[in-house]
Amino acid sequence: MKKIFANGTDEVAFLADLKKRSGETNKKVTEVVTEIIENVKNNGDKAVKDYTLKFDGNLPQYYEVPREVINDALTEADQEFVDALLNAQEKIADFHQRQVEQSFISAKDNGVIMGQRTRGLHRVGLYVPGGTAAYPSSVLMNAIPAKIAGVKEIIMVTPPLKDGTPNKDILVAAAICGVDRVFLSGGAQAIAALAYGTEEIPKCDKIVGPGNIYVATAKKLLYGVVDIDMIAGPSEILVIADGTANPKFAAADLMSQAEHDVLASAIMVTTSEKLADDTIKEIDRQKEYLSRKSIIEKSLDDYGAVIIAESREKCVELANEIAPEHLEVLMENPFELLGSLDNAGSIFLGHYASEPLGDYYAGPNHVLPTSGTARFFSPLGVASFTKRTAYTYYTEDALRQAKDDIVLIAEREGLTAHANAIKVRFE
Ligand SMILES: NC(=O)c1ccc[n+]([C@@H]2O[C@H](COP(=O)([O-])OP(=O)(O)OC[C@H]3O[C@@H](n4cnc5c(N)ncnc54)[C@H](O)[C@@H]3O)[C@@H](O)[C@H]2O)c1
Ligand SMILES: N[C@H](CO)Cc1c[nH]c[nH+]1
Ligand SMILES: [Zn+2]
Repeated sequence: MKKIFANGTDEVAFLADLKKRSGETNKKVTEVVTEIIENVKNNGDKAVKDYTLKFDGNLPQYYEVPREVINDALTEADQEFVDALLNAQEKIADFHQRQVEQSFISAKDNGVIMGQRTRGLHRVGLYVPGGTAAYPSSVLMNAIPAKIAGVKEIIMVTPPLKDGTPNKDILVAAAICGVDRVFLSGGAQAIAALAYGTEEIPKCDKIVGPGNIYVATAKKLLYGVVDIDMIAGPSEILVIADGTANPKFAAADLMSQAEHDVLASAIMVTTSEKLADDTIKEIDRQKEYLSRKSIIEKSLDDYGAVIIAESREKCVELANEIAPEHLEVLMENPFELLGSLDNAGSIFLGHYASEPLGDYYAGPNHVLPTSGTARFFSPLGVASFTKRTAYTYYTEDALRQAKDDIVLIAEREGLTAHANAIKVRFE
């Protein structure tokens, strides 16, 4: 973990390295994924199954997981885990319920009626990564807003485990959230199947969920055939802190995101050099008993830093420049700063809003923009699963009043057929 003083060459070099972290799409991967997409488009389920055998090393126990296997996973799961997920579901649903956008209708005295209708997408594909990154919490964070938005059907795809079986914890989360169908298929082939549809896997309107470089590249290449959520990169946390912060808390929170990935980034900007030194000591002490110590060490070495800043204003300036996925404010009177924090996926205020609270439980979504894209992207939410359609009704009298303006603008644009469509109604 580097210690850096703000406003010097070290700060500039560190921020430049951070910007390079997410990297560009790899050319070789693009070629491989393009071929997989073409093959799935032309050969459907056969191609998907062949790739599963090739890349996952086993034919899955089921292609589509039968409904009773999903239900059994829930009934056989230990009750404490199920209860914890149900408690989280309640809080996540309560928060997302507030995001529901109302349709509206506007009726004028002259008989004109206009409106905007908001509806859920018909069918959504949810990618759940395999391996150690198969998080039941991410199933909740994707499926709950989709359900609230009114999505009619959620199709989940996920790679089988090494022995060909489904991940039981993922099935438990799927059952709790009302996921409709689950297919044991991963990688670019699963994304292509959701985008184009096969005989067995239904074509979806949108694909959401994180994945490795093959999954992310397939989503990028298929955008347009299908809508996608975002390309969520490696996790990030920025802690801004003053002398009131507890170094034990700061160290623990930084490592909570560093453990996700060797490419994760964990940064603290603080007005207190003592806090900086104590936090570095705490990291060294606490990491010894954490299971993913080597991942934490690598990500902190490559993309971790403690930056000492001269003022709260400089902390805010750096936070807005970095635009992190997660921003913790471990400072006195954190609400005083909220208004000036423009760029962050999700903000955690005060000494007890630890980032993992948001990953699992508080209510806001944990699928968030990364790599500085919080400058213009928003968290996943109900709006990610809806579309809007406007409608218009005019009476003859109302159109007569509007006629001259419309005809004038249309003719100025040289579009006489447009003008004609209005004029013929009054000839
Ligand atoms: N940002 C987030 O919120 C978040 C959350 C969870 C996971 N993740 C990310 O998801 C990723 C999970 O990766 P994973 O690999 O464990 O699971 P994954 O499900 O994303 O990928 C596994 C699939 O990759 C395909 N694949 C593997 N090797 C291949 C090859 N040589 N050629 C073509 N296809 C190949 C296979 O089809 C396999 O099923 C990680 O990068 C992790 O950081 C991000
Ligand atoms: N922090 C991750 C997103 O950056 C989400 C997650 C899932 N489980 C634990 N954490
Ligand atoms: Zn996390």
